[in-house]
Parts: sequence; structure tokens; C-alpha cells
Amino acid sequence: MTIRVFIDGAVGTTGLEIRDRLIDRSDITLVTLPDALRKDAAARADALNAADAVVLCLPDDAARDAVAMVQNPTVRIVDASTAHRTADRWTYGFAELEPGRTTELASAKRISNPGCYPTGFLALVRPLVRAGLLPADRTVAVAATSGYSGGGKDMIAAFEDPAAKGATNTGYRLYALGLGHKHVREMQQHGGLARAPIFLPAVARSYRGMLVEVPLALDDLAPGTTAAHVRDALAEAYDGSRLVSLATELPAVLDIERTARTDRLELFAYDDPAAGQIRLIAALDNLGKGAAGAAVQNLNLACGLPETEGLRL
Ligand SMILES: NC(=O)C1=CN([C@@H]2O[C@H](COP(=O)(O)OP(=O)(O)OC[C@H]3O[C@@H](n4cnc5c(N)ncnc54)[C@H](OP(=O)(O)O)[C@@H]3O)[C@@H](O)[C@H]2O)C=CC1
Ligand SMILES: CC(=O)N[C@@H](CCC(=O)OP(=O)(O)O)C(=O)O
Repeated sequence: MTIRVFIDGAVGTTGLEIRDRLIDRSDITLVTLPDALRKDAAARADALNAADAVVLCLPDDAARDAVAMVQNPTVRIVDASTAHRTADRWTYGFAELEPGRTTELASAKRISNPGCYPTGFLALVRPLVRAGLLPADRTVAVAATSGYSGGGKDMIAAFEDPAAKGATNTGYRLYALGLGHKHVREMQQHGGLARAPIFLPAVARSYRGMLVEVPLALDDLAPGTTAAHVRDALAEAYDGSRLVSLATELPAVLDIERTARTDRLELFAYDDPAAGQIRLIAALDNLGKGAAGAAVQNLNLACGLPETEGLRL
């Protein structure tokens, strides 16, 4: 027997990526709606309730509407949008983030897929907070650059089509300059931080890929903390993971495309012992572990399928 999976929003940027990872699988029957019906409320309600599992690849409001349409109590929902990432009664779908999370996901009916930037940030910061190396009351800065597919089809058009709304020739752009960004609350809550991180996002003229950086001064960490303690905490947190790893060799440069087209999340801990400074970096694909890869991983876990089936290792 196969698992029936409906992708709501299957022709969007994230939806297409998830479809690519599921289409050839023999353990899954993929359900999508024809173009004429993909926004039809009745057709969506039928598909949402007939599925074993649904993946929502929609803007936030449409994702909330879809959740409200689900009446069948057996349906598992993986929501790729921001709508439920800090909501009660939803399991945050970052399997590697906390001990026991994989087990929780296996019985979860409502799973919120993490944001792309929070995936990099939390992978670096959460193990340090949990180990008591980074005091929870610190204000942490996080600078990050995304490939332009991170903004969905409208941003892709703006970077690729001179006639599109907001068309741009830029190679690199800072945004969210007023500091508020929809990911800040998610980063604070799941990081276990008392204060909101200072988030400095940017977008580059590269289709996919992401680098997320967290600079730390040893002076700001728990007394006696060294770079070796930080590395040990990160290595231990992801020991045995097939998707998340701490690099044992530190390249001289890191390109934004480093893990593009994979679902891997690579972590790096550079340091300058003389200055007492650490530069933590996460490299991921915004459409991989930052979206579709994590969604498929969550789907696998929730449906009792092998965790990394269909993923790009
Ligand atoms: N792009 C990325 O890197 C990441 C995206 N996400 C999240 O995934 C979600 C989807 O993003 P993304 O794929 O980039 O966005 P896109 O804009 O590329 O795709 C969204 C899709 O949803 C469709 N849609 C909109 N409203 C409805 C509706 N009421 N009913 C059915 N379909 C609808 C759109 O159709 P139409 O174009 O016809 O309106 C479009 O096909 C967002 O919530 C985003 O935050 C998460 C992590 C990373
Ligand atoms: C480059 C770019 O614009 N990125 C988006 C974030 C990606 C996204 O919408 O995804 P999630 O919130 O679901 O992770 C932004 O900053 O709003």
C-alpha cells in the first residue's frame, strides 16, 4: 500500500521541488490538482481530506485556509509556510534540533516546516544554548545571504525578467533594513533565547543556496568557554546525522552554492584564538534543507517511511 500525498501549491517554487523529490517514489502516490482547479476551494478540500498526508506550499494566509479545510482527523499536515512555526499544538519540523524530536515527528499530525534562515541559525545556536555555552539572555547577531529563489516566483521573475515587477540588475542586496523580519520570532523561540536576535538578511544573484553567519566573542559566552567547547557541542549535537554535519576541515572560502541542489546542512566553526572570536557559518540550500528537503524528511517521519528517502544527500 502506498501513502497518498497531496501537494497544495504544487506549481510554486517549493511545491515543484517537493514534487521532484516524490515523483519517482514507489512508496508514495502523489496527488496534485490540474491547473484549472488548483485554487478551487472545493477541489482542494476534497484532495486535502482524501490524502494520508498533505504538504502546504502556499503563502501564509492560503496555508491557514487549507488547515481549516482539513476535517479528516487522520490527515498529517506538513506546512512549509511561516503560518504555524511558532503556534501551539504544532511540532516544529527540525528533526535534528532537539533530542527526541524525531520521535515526536513520527506521531505528529501537524508539522511546521522551519524557515530557511532559521534552519541555519538554529543549527548553529541551539546546541550552544542547550549546553549552557551561550547564555540565553545574550543578544545574538545573525547575518545571512540567500539565493534569489528564496523569495519565490515573484523574486525569481524580478531577477530574471527585465519586464517583471520590481525587475533588478543587482548582484547583491541587503533588505529588512528596519530589522523586523518574519523569521525573528521563530529564531528566538526555537533557539530558547530570551532576546530577539539581530537579523541581517541579504539576497544574491545566485538562484539557490544560503550562507548564515553567527559571530561570537568568547567573552560573551559562559566563563571558560573555548572554541573547542563550541566545536565539541556542535559535533555532538549532529553526531550520526546524514544531513547535518560540522565540517572537520575549514575551507579558505565558502561559496553560497556550496550545498546547492542537496538537502545537506554543513556547519563551520572558524576562530581567531588571539582575538577570542568565533565565526559560525551554516551552508544550506534555501530550497533543500531550507524548504523541500526538510518537508520530505518530515513527511517521511510522519508516515513511518525511511527518514532520508528521496532526499539529496
Ligand atoms: N522559496 C523558498 O526558498 C522558501 C519558501 N518557503 C515557504 O513556502 C511557501 C511557498 O513559497 P514559494 O514556493 O517560494 O512561493 P511561490 O510564490 O513560488 O509559490 C506559491 C504558490 O502558491 C500558489 N497559491 C497562492 N495562493 C493559493 C491558493 N489560495 N490556493 C492554491 N494555491 C495558491 C501560487 O499560485 P499563483 O502563482 O497562481 O498565485 C504559487 O504557485 C511560502 O509560505 C514560503 O514562505 C519556505 C522556505 C523556503
Ligand atoms: C530571499 C528572500 O526574500 N527570502 C524570504 C524568506 C524565504 C521564505 O519566504 O521562506 P520561509 O519564510 O518560508 O522560510 C524573505 O526573507 O522573506
